[in-house]
Amino acid sequence: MIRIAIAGASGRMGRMLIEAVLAADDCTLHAALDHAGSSAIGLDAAAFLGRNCGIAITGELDSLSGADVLIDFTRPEGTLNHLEACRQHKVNMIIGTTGFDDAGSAAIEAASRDIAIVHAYNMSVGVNLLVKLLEVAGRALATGYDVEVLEMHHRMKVDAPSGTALMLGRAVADAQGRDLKDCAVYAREGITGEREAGTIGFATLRGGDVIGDHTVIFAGMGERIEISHKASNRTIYASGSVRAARFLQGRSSGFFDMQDVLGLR
Ligand SMILES: NC(=O)C1=CN([C@@H]2O[C@H](COP(=O)(O)OP(=O)(O)OC[C@H]3O[C@@H](n4cnc5c(N)ncnc54)[C@H](OP(=O)(O)O)[C@@H]3O)[C@@H](O)[C@H]2O)C=CC1
Ligand SMILES: O=C(O)C1=N[C@H](C(=O)O)C[C@H](O)C1
Repeated sequence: MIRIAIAGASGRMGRMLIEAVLAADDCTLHAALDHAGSSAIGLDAAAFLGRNCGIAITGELDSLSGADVLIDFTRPEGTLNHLEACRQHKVNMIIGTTGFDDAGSAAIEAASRDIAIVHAYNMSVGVNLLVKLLEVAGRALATGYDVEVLEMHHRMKVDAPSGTALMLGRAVADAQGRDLKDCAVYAREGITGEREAGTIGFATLRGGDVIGDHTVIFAGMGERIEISHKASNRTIYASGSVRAARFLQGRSSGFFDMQDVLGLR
């Protein structure tokens, strides 16, 4: 049995993860965490499903003790707190949280010397397949095609562009031997001048309950290629995370992403 702890237990993803872990024959819910000020503290972790599982949501990081892995979909500051606790308790981590700055990303990579970590901005099979397709498209369309990454998410999302949009943009940049930091354009307004060749543009839409739409456009003279993924249910992220938990079993250190978990590398 894989003993799984879940952070952000009362969040949109936290709930999906609790449901997925409770439904998996080879997993057991070891702990359900939320921040100490959360109104969910003390509630049974499965109460939202109309039943009890016997694990109460807690703000105590010591509840990680004895877990095999923590699945964390929270906020960067929460994840970085949990990272330290996981290091102390020798608990592996699956990190789905987005919006890290460079220092946060570096801290996660550094911690993977002491515990095994899967860090992925999108846990779905479909988006990770898109990354592979973009490696091919990015190479084939390296000259004469303008690259734009378009994403739309629900009105509650707090970071932009999405982690997935950045990952897709990076996949194209890498395939073309460029650094995304040098070629990304995140906003356009006013008299911008003509589009600079070789840049990768990002456009962010927010509204309603959209779970996650991403399109990478290669716009040439006379044709346009669009590669899209549209999520219609968050279960794709939860089942990918459970798959990642299975992948980490028996590993004690190392830094991985979903390409590793899905055997796409
Ligand atoms: N990698 C992937 O496949 C996916 C990644 N995500 C990412 O996962 C993250 C969470 O998304 P979502 O579930 O929609 O967000 P929610 O806001 O619904 O859930 C976040 C949870 O984390 C809690 N939280 C907030 N701040 C902290 C903190 N400092 N410490 C501990 N817990 C905290 C929230 O509590 P409270 O509500 O009280 O603030 C809530 O329970 C986002 O970064 C999102 O982009 C989402 C889907 C897929
Ligand atoms: O906040 C979300 O909802 C999502 N966040 C992730 C991201 O930023 O890419 C993954 C998915 O698109 C849903």
